[in-house]
Amino acid sequence: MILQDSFQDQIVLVTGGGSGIGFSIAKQFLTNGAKVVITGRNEEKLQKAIEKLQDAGEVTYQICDIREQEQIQQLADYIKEKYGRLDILVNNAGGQFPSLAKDLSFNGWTSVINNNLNGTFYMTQTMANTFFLEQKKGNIVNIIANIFKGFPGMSHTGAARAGVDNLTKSLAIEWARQGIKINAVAPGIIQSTGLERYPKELVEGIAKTVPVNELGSTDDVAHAVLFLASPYAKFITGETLYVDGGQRLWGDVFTL
Ligand SMILES: CCC/C=C/C(=O)SCCNC(=O)CCNC(=O)[C@H](O)C(C)(C)COP(=O)([O-])OP(=O)([O-])OC[C@H]1O[C@@H](n2cnc3c(N)ncnc32)[C@H](O)[C@@H]1OP(=O)([O-])[O-]
Ligand SMILES: NC(=O)C1=CN([C@@H]2O[C@H](COP(=O)(O)OP(=O)(O)OC[C@H]3O[C@@H](n4cnc5c(N)ncnc54)[C@H](OP(=O)(O)O)[C@@H]3O)[C@@H](O)[C@H]2O)C=CC1
Repeated sequence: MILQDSFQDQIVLVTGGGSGIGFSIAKQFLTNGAKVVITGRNEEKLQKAIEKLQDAGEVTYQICDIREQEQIQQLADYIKEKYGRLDILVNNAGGQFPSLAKDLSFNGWTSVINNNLNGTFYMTQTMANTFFLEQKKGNIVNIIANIFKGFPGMSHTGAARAGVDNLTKSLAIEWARQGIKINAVAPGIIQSTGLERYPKELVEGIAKTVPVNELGSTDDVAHAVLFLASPYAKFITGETLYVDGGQRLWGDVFTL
C-alpha cells in the first residue's frame, strides 16, 4: 500500500501518543508525511517520546487529561493557533486495571468509565465542534478493545469500550453528510507498554489464547489505524476493525 501522499502535511492528533500503541501510530503518520501532536498526562513520558519521534517529522506535545474538558479545549486552541485545522483525530488514550466486578470500588468503576467513554466523547465532541464540522471534513479513529464476547475480569472497560463502539456508529451517521468519517480499531492482546502494567501471572502464556499463537505488535494496530484514516477506506464509516489474531472468535478473552 502506498500511503505516502495520503498524509502529506495532514494534521494528526494522537491522544496517549507518548507510549505503546499511540507512539507507533504517531510514528507511522510521521513517516508518511503527517504533522503530529501527541498528548498525555505525563510530561516526562511525552518529552522522551518527542526525542525519539522528531527525526521522523514535525511532532509536538501537549499535556491533556482526556477527562478534563478545559484541558481538551486548551488543546484544541493550541492546534487551531499552530495549524489552523485538524485532519485526523486518533482517540487512543485510555486504559484500565483487571478486577472482578464484585471487587470494583465506586471510584474504580467511575475512573475507568471516565477514562475510556467520557474522555473519548469529550475529545471527539470538542474536535468536531472546533474543526471538523466547520471544515466539513474530518477523520476519527477510536481505539477500543476486544469486547466481542464481553470482557470478563475487566467489565468496567468492556462497558466503556462497548459505549465507544456504539458512539462510533451513531456519530458516523450524525456526521456523514458533514464529510466526517469515524471508525474504531479493537486491538486484541498487543505486546506494548500497556501490557507491562498487568500482573505476570495474567500475561504469562497468554499468546496461547490467540489463534495465530502470538501477540499483536503496536505496529499491527497502527497499520489498521492508517488504513482507516486513508483514502483506501473512503467508503468505510461506523465500522470496528478487530486486530486480534482471530481471538474474538475463539477461546478466552482475558481471564482472572
Ligand atoms: C489483555 C489486555 C487487554 C488490554 C490491555 C490494555 O488496555 S493495556 C493499557 C494499559 N494502560 C493503562 O491502563 C493506562 C491508563 N490507566 C490508568 O490511568 C488507570 O488504570 C485508571 C484508568 C484507573 C485511571 O487512573 P487514575 O490515576 O486516574 O486513578 P486513581 O489511581 O485515582 O484510581 C481511581 C480508582 O481506581 C482504583 N484502581 C486503580 N488501579 C487499580 C487496581 N490495579 N486494582 C484495583 N483498583 C484500582 C483506585 O483504587 C481508585 O479507587 P478507590 O481506591 O479510590 O476506590
Ligand atoms: N496493549 C493491549 O493489549 C491493548 C490496549 N488497548 C488500548 O489501547 C490504548 C493504548 O494502550 P497501550 O499503548 O497498550 O498502553 P499504554 O498504557 O502505553 O498507553 C496508554 C496511553 O494513554 C495515555 N492515557 C491514559 N489515560 C489518559 C488520560 N486520562 N488522559 C490522557 N492520556 C491518557 C497514557 O499517557 P499518560 O500516562 O501520559 O497519561 C498512555 O500514553 C489504550 O486505550 C488501551 O487500553 C486495548 C486493547 C488491548
